[in-house]
Amino acid sequence: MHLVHRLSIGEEILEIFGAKLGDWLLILPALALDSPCWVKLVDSKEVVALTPPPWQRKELPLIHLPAGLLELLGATVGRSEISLAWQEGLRPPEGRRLLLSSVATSSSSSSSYREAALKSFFHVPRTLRLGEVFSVPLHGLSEPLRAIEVAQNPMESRVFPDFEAMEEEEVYQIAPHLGFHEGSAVDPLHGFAFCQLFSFKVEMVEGASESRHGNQSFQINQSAEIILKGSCNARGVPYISSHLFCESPPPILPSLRQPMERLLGILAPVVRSWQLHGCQEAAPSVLSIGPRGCGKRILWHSVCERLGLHLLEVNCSELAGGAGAEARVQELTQDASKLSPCVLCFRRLHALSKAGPSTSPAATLLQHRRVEESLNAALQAVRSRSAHPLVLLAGSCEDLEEIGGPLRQVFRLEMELPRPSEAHRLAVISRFFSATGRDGHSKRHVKDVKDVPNGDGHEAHSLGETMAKLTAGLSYSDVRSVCTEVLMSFPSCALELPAPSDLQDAIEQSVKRLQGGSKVAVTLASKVQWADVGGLQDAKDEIINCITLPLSQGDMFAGQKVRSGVLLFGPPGTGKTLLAKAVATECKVHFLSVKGPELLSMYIGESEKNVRSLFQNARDLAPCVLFFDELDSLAPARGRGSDSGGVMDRVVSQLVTELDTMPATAARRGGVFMVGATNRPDLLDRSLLRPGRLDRMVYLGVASDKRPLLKAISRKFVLASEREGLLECVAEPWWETLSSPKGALMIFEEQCPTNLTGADVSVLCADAYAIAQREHIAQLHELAEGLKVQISSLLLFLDAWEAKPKTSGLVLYGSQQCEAFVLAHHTGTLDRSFRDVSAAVGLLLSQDSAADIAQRASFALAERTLTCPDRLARSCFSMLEALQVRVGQRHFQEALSNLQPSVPMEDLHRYEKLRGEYQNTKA
Ligand SMILES: Nc1ncnc2c1ncn2[C@@H]1O[C@H](COP(=O)(O)OP(=O)(O)OP(=O)(O)O)[C@@H](O)[C@H]1O
Repeated sequence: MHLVHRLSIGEEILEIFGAKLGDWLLILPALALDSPCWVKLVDSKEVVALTPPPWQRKELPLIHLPAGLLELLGATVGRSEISLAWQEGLRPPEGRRLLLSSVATSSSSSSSYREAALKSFFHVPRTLRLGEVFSVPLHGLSEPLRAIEVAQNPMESRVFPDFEAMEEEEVYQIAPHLGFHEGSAVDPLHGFAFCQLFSFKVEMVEGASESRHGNQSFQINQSAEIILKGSCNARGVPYISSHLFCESPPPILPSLRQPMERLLGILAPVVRSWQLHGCQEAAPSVLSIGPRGCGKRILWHSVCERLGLHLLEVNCSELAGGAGAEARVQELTQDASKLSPCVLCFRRLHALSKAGPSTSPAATLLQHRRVEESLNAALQAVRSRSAHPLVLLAGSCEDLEEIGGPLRQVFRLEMELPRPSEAHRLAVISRFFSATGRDGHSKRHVKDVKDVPNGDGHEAHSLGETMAKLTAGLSYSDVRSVCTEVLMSFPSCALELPAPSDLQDAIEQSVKRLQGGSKVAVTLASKVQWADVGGLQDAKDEIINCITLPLSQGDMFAGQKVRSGVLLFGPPGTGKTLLAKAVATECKVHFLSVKGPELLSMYIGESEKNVRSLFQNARDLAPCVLFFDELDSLAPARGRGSDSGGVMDRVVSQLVTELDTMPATAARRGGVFMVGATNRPDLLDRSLLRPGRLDRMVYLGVASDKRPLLKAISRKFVLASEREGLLECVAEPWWETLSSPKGALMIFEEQCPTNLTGADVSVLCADAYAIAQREHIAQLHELAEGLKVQISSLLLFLDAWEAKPKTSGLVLYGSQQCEAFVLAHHTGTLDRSFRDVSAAVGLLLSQDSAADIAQRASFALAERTLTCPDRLARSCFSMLEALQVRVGQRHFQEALSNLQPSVPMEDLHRYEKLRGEYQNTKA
């Protein structure tokens, strides 16, 4: 049975009464003996005990009352004491017709929503009293409850009226804890429900029969006729989310624990002193600052629930731009005082600064000042009232810089909320999975997910851990989006997890999409390895000394001042970006990359803000490498006055300030290392290169020995030597095997211009590959023609083979292609020569039906797999390798003949001069 008022009551209270299911309780305010209320206990097992306020831990048991009931009792949260008594056999009469009026709310919502909420509310029997105001959330469960204290031993301390004499009393029923209905608005990540609340007033009830206890309270069943007519001016029931669902407050989000405890520590004494003495002296107003979705709103909800305060929220986007903002502020303050004790929370304060594109800074400032004045005046007026209502002011914004000085002054305390750390994200991801009924999911193992950076050098083991790592730098709301998207992408993952690489792709895609608006490209896991960087050994050593060692051997560097920055300089295309990415991979840390000009903005103050938020991101992602490409465009020498407003000078100053805060941060949070790259160190502001900032200057130049470059860039090619016009696979690249004084390499090197940079060599290799590929395609056409099959079928076959895992013979046996090969082998058609491979492919492609092949292959397999599966599989692999693109010396030679070095010799000399001037590391 579900009834309108649900009551959450501590077990110790039940023990006092010895109450059992079906019993009725009498609630009696200590100071108003004339208006007691009846409540019925439905299921004591479902009862949730709430955490008492900090000052009364272990003192008084708590009872949660419906707000409507509280109103009827004339009790106040935290101030009133009530008594309880019980007796069996009482029951409210049944109401046949109900006339309701809707309570006017500030939000304009469609009447169809209102009716929908009402309908779902009366889906189950409810008990209502004439004149009562009750509230229904849009997702329709019950109305808010509030916490009030109960005397420790109510039976002893109070005198109860005679039950039989109480004919006129209101009857309330305690319904069980309903749990979350389908359609419940409770967020699986943080456990809060932010939904719209509609209030109604009971204007008239017509009963089926006259009540033994008077005719004021009725049970309304589904069969009752409910009429909603007009609106009234009654006060709505305040909204407190967990009360709404008769829950104990959800566990606080992990990164909010500290801020919440701090807030409780500050506010609890104020509330307590107001309760004891009825006045508030220095009620602190608190501004919480943090990125979108980091839990600012939840923080205030949690604090209010724990202190038993109402929360009146105002979204400043609704105030912004309107002419009547000041009047609205006063109105809201009045409303808050009626809800006393109440927190009046102005959310998204920064919206007040964005009143409109045409608003000048002066006009915005003026508006801020007016809002500040009216807010202060309204609060003052409330506090000086004789009733001494308690109204605490709160605010939240994303960036302090965005709210003007006057508004900032309204708040006495500023509290920054951090982004969730990896451990925090893991905790909420696990909670999300269990709240969405996929308990085991976050713990499922995803062993093969690679390249997930991790400061401690270990790899992620479970889906939850993998997600926590890949969502680095995201706020809670973004983490929830990623979780939801992952679940939606793999609806079947309740049964089995998708392939690790698919999963990683899905997570990365989702993260990228969320970061779409950000100026900073966060490469969460850089894939470039040391092996991809050819040569540059000195630069690598230097970076290992400066960055890699302190990061990987953090303990040994504890307490020491570590270098925070390295500047890489040199001609374009010499591998500066590549090297920075390799550092991130090798250290298994995050990699934030930004090109200087991306941070610049035409709007005043925006560029400096971008720099600040970039460093904030870096600190949140620590340990990480923060890479500035084209640093000269972001930090040119100051004082040149090249831009009208001196924007660049301010950006440089901001950059210097942030750099100065880095060593301390590095020591505390595990390291943010800055790597800058520029072609023109001479254009940079000298202050950046001062000791303690980007003080290691590493020159990346053009090496005369191109072999390491060739080796690194063509690492993934199938290199071949040429014999009798045919390309043969070789274990070593051709330039290694033929490096005798008069060998091919010498000739090749002689032909290579000395000023080829890494990027040029990369183009050379790509061209050589393209030439080899053209040849290869011509060969395939020839092959297809000989086999009398479509080239598209042949390419499809090769693609399918490429896509199969090549490591396990057994896995390959499962694929149709392999079966066909086994069949070919079995029938003696498969051999090591290219011609026989053609025959095998021909055999496969000329078959009429794949099913036929599979069937015949399975017979073959039945005989063969038992004897030598691996050898057989290996022979299939080597045959197919003959159909890969092979790159030989002549391809390189042809590519070289068409190549123009990107850096002319004279420029190179200029760079060499700069090197002499700036490099402060060994040559
Ligand atoms: N030492 C190297 N080893 C391997 N590849 C290299 C090397 N140097 C450059 N390359 C190739 O050249 C490309 C461009 O290099 P990169 O972007 O790192 O140069 P850069 O010095 O940052 O250039 P810019 O100054 O123009 O930004 C790389 O993607 C890589 O393919």
